[in-house]
Amino acid sequence: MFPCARILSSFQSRTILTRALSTMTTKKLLFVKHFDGEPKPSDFKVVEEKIPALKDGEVQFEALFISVDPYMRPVSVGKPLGQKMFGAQVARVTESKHPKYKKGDNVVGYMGWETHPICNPDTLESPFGAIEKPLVLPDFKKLPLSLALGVLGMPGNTAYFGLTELCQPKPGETVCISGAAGAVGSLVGQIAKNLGCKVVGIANKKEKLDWLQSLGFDVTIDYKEENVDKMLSEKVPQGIDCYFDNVGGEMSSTVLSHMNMFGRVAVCGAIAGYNAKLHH
Ligand SMILES: NC(=O)C1=CN([C@@H]2O[C@H](COP(=O)(O)OP(=O)(O)OC[C@H]3O[C@@H](n4cnc5c(N)ncnc54)[C@H](OP(=O)(O)O)[C@@H]3O)[C@@H](O)[C@H]2O)C=CC1
Ligand SMILES: CCCCCC(=O)/C=C/[C@@H]1[C@@H](C/C=C\CCCC(=O)O)[C@@H](O)C[C@H]1O
Repeated sequence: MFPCARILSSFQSRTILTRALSTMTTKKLLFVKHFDGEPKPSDFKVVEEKIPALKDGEVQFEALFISVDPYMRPVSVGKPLGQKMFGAQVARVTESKHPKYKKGDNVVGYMGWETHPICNPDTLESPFGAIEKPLVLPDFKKLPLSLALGVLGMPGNTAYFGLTELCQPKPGETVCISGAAGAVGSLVGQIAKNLGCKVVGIANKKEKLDWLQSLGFDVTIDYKEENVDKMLSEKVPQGIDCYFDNVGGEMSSTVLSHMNMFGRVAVCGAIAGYNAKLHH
């Protein structure tokens, strides 16, 4: 799909590691067809262009990690076709005519799916329409820079603040998480364990459930292989105090029927509905 990209297939990572073939050209992945159901390679087109000269105020980057996130699916509905696919990346500054960015800085920002993007940070728009300047990252020392798109970035902040501020879990309470093996859900579970909670994770496939257990999840449920309602009754008889909902739909109706009085729900996302087919 993106010849210079290597897709990291592990479910723990949703990043594409890009590698420059040439510093003279840049590769962009254009969004050319609105998704109908699951996104397909034919919804995108790769173009290679000569890198233009840098203007005053502009910065040139080399993409290191490009993020693929669930919000892209619903947000793409309103986007015009033929433009560069939007999204965040971790990138290194290769050239700069902007006083606040210097060669060698690492940043995280919404430069989209491109290997060598150029932008004016002061006018760079996020996919949601606001100006969001790329953030210069501190020295990560030996830690991987991809963490700026994970636990140290948007998914980590979502997990931490969604759980602690919206659910406000107390030690001993039971926290249930849907989409538990994803970037956000797996962090919510680990934070909840640190706060002294019992943690229930709902995900699909044994390898993911095993991984969640290795992270300390107390109960794991495979929603494709097991009856969630029955499993919650059997394995979580004390009921659920906090539900961190990443999935929505039928699964949420089931979990909600197991909530205790004065329970709290963080409606983080509704991924079960994102890949809906268009109504022709
Ligand atoms: N409110 C906010 O600010 C934010 C909200 N979000 C939302 O959080 C949710 C998770 O995001 P993130 O962790 O980054 O995503 P990931 O892509 O990392 O993980 C999503 C998980 O959802 C599960 N999933 C996918 N489709 C379905 C389905 N039809 N039914 C049930 N489970 C499904 C998959 O696991 P499995 O195969 O095991 O089912 C997958 O592990 C999304 O809904 C997203 O929109 C994310 C970031 C910020
Ligand atoms: C549109 C469905 C979003 C589902 C939840 C989600 O994944 C949120 C992610 C946010 C994202 C905001 C996403 C959409 C907002 C659209 C607003 C608009 O004006 O159209 C972004 O803020 C990063 C994630 O925290």
